[in-house]
Amino acid sequence: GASPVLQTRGASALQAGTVQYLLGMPTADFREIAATERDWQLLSKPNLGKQRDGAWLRFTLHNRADRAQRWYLLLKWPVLDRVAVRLHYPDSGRWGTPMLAGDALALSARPLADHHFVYPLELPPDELVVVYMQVQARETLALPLELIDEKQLIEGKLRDVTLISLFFGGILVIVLYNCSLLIFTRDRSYFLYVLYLLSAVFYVLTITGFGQLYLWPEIPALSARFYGLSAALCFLTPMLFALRFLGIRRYGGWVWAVSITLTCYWGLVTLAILLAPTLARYLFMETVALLHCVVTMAVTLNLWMRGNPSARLFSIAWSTLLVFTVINLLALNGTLPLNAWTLNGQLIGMFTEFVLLSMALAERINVERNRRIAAQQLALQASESLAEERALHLQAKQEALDLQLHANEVLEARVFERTRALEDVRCGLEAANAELMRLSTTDPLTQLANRRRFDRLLEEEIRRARRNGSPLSVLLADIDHFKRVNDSYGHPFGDECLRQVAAVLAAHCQRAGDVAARYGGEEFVVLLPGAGRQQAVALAELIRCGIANLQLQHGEQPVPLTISLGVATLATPLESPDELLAAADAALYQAKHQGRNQVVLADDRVSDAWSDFSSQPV
Ligand SMILES: Nc1nc2c(ncn2[C@@H]2O[C@H](COP(=O)(O)OP(=O)(O)OP(=O)(O)O)[C@@H](O)[C@H]2O)c(=O)[nH]1
Repeated sequence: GASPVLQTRGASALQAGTVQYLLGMPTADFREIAATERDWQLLSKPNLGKQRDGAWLRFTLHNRADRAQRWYLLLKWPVLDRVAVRLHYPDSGRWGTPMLAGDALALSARPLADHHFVYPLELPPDELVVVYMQVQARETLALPLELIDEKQLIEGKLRDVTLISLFFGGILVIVLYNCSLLIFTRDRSYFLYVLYLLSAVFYVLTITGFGQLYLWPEIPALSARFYGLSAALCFLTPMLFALRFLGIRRYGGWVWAVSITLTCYWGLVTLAILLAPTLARYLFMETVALLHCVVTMAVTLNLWMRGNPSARLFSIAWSTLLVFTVINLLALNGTLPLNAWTLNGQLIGMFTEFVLLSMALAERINVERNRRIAAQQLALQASESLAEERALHLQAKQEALDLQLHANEVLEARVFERTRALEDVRCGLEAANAELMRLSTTDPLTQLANRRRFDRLLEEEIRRARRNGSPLSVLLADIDHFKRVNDSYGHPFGDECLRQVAAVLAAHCQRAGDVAARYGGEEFVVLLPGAGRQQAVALAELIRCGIANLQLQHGEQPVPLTISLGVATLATPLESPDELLAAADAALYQAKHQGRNQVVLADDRVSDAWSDFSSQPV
């Protein structure tokens, strides 16, 4: 019956037995294996897990056709290190030539140059053939086996090439697109994304076998590590991309811790595979890979829930790949059957993911553009309001300046006004003062100096006379019988008489310093600086005559008026004003006593030094 692990498509004339296996015995040769006593186990699933020493497989084929047939044994997991196949014809005891294929071997060592491991099987008519295989690999012994004829081989290859071309064509478009975005935006996210895409391309080239077929056919020492390397890179680069693209660092907490731990782990694995491949065996890559899928899904979902704008599409994209990766991993460890879907489904998942991630990146451009536009608008508004504020500020400044100018003008005008007013007031005051002074020193009736002024002037002139040794005389005049005038003609007429007498006195005070004053009532006094007794007496006589000659009239009636005069000349330099006036008064008294209307010179009080001034008696 057909083994569950050996696909025979359209093999009408071919009967295949079940596949059996033996573990270990890495150094044995085919003949020893054929002769071994050990029990062969039935291979129930196309995966033996990790076997350090590899494994042996065998199955029988029976060509029931009446002619020889050539079939092909196809191993569709071309990342095994070394797979040797040899046919045994038990009926004749013959052995076929050993055939070798593996990624640890050069392509030229293979019986057929194909992306899968392909072994041509020469099957004679109606003869049993036992196929022995030795499988060795550092990684999981995944064994998706198929028996096909030549037509199917060619068809399969065409199909695979078409599929892979479509895949790479699509990826190429995405790579170029993201490279151009990288160039235009200088955003490191695109670089990391392109790295991820290239890692995926590398991985797909490795697991499909096209890498070894077309790109690295003759470097088996390196190509044996490419499966592990590309797988590790396919975990590392999307992690780097996600850290950058989703800004995971910002979130901190377990999200950040898990992400950075996984990134470091895959970085370490990458280095280990390149530098210490034996060490890589102890890094539990498959387990961590499964864990990685679950944990990163949790991280992106968490970020989505926390409102990360890019996390939604990223989660969806990531999940499409994860589903197929988990399926692939489960198929490789034997939980799921190994078939075209479980083996190549990853390509679909990957492609879908890349398209979705490109959309996420494009969406981000949109988001960022919107954000930039918003920021620009904000900046514009800010600068506008700033300009407005500046204009307002300037206006306020100008207004303040104008106000200040105006205030200055007003102030100046006011100060000017005040100054003028003050000046006016000062002038008024001065005038008033002068008037006051005049009033306070002038007799209002006669407009002669009053007694106060006279006393002051007399004192000054006496002092001057003493200094200069010059003579000084005073005349004291009193209207005769004035009471009678008043009584007869009335007081107003008396006043008029007083004014007339005053006018005569003033008329006779011609020399500088001469002063006529009203001494009180009807009494007048004349100060004559520089005048000796003779001059004084002469002047007194002139005045007396002047008064006597006044022809006063009250109505039709003539009113005769006379005055008496006492003359006193400064007798000694030490004589006081009072003494001088007393002397003049005494002389006046004498004049009254002697009959009035006359001039009397004061008693001879003259000292020797002053005698010459008063030599002439009247
Ligand atoms: N009209 C007028 N009369 C005055 C003024 N001052 C004084 N008299 C008067 O002058 C008179 C002075 O008189 P007496 O001093 O008594 O003497 P008399 O009549 O002048 O006589 P003798 O001086 O002795 O010649 C008084 O009747 C006063 O009222 C004045 O300002 N106006």
